[in-house]
Amino acid sequence: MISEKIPEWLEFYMDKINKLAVYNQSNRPNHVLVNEYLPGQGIMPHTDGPLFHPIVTTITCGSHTVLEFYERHSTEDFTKDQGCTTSELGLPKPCATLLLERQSLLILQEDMYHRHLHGISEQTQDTIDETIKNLHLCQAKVGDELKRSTRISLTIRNAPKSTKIKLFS
Ligand SMILES: O=C(O)CCC(=O)C(=O)O
Ligand SMILES: [Fe+2]
Repeated sequence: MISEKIPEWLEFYMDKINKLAVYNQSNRPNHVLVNEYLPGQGIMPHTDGPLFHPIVTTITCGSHTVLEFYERHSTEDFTKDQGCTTSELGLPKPCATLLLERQSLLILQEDMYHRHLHGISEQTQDTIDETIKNLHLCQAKVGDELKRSTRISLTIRNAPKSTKIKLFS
């Protein structure tokens, strides 16, 4: 991984996250991934893997989304199927969901990083029900139908191995 200077506007948010003291001095965030999702777009169940320090902080901008978690199988099973618990039809079956409201910060670590996959299903709206684990922290209520609009996520974390080579001068 080759490092580039983080733009000032992003440093502002990284500093804010640093003040929460979720990271140690040795693994302070040095990496930001910006993803854009149009309504109906998502991301397949996956783990973020060993390339990163296993604490992920994600700021949600624009639209809400629903982040789904799946129990991760052993490495052996991983080669046979999707690497997570599936329904009878072979579709990934979430064991937990979180509503990520706009302007929220998600901190993902420990078992949720190592022992679960995460993904976002390809939907244009979400029906809010009591299975959403963080509903008590949200403004949305059971029964709400939330239409997705464009969501930008800022995934801020530490990549222990990065090379300081200037790509552009
Ligand atoms: O957009 C998000 O909140 C999740 C993104 C993600 O999981 C990833 O890029 O690895
Ligand atoms: Fe991810």
